[in-house]
Amino acid sequence: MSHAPDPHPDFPSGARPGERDAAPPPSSSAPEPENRPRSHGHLPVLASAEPDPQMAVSLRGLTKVFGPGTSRSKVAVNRLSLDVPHGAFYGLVGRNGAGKTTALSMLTGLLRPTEGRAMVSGIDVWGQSRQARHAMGVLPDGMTFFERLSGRQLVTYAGLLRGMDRDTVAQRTDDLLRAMDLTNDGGTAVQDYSAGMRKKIMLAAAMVHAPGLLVLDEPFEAVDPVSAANIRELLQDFARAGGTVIVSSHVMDLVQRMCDHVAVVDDGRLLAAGTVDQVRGSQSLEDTFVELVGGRTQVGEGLTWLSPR
Ligand SMILES: Nc1ncnc2c1ncn2[C@@H]1O[C@H](COP(=O)(O)OP(=O)(O)OP(=O)(O)O)[C@@H](O)[C@H]1O
Repeated sequence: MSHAPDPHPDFPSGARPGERDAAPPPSSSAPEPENRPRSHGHLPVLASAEPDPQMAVSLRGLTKVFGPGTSRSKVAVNRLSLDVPHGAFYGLVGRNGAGKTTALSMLTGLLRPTEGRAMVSGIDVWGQSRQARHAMGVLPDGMTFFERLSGRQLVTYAGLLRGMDRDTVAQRTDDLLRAMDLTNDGGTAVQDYSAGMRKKIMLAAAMVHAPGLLVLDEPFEAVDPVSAANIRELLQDFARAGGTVIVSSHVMDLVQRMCDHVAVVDDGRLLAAGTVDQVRGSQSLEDTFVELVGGRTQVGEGLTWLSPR
């Protein structure tokens, strides 16, 4: 077992005033809840305290405090440091509220970190945000934009906004609609799409400019099994061709089968990271996950009133 060194305490340039003044997140010596082991999972040793420009993604000390200085202050992500190599298919797993969406939002430039740095292929996400945005395709959690556009228009505009020429955009839009099984719904307004269809059209919009990095928050949520298998294959081909994929998911079995790397977060902290085999050892990823995060409750004993009489 190895542990990550202390992350670099840098602030990103231009951090919001007030956030700098926030009470620091609990130190690693703060007491942990009893049922949670202090990260005994596999943690890689990071080569440097600074983000590594050779990596597809390099995070150092990424931290988000919501409501700093208030009684409702919440450390959603706590000094997260992680390297994602080029060509990796990286799963990010954690319980509800573990900090996955917050971490991915900081990595993709949607949410400004309180502390820490994020780099994508050597580009500082917060220092060079325009270049960083161009380098990645992002599927944010639960967000849809431009709902009045049809699915085809949404993907087309996503391509045109990235500066692509019309013919290439038209060809790729056709290909993506087919891959997502949305060809027949291409003319329907996104506001009339089901949850799974929205997810797929947003995924298509994230991929149309063929970025080197895809950051996908819960890409399979509400997606039917046939479409999920198609998307999985498409993402695996993308990673095999040298692209990098980061997906968050709650489905351990899927992550174990689909991803080659995995990071486990809980309460904003990184508990384990590495190849799926390193992290899970000789047991399933699901068993490893439950062991790492703890917290199983005796539901039956707590809800005796639920028993049918
Ligand atoms: N805008 C916000 N203001 C205050 N607290 C927030 C905000 N967004 C998230 N949080 C809190 O930060 C923590 C992490 O939330 P986050 O959405 O990142 O978790 P998650 O791992 O993505 O969860 P899930 O799997 O349920 O989607 C949670 O405790 C959440 O309540």
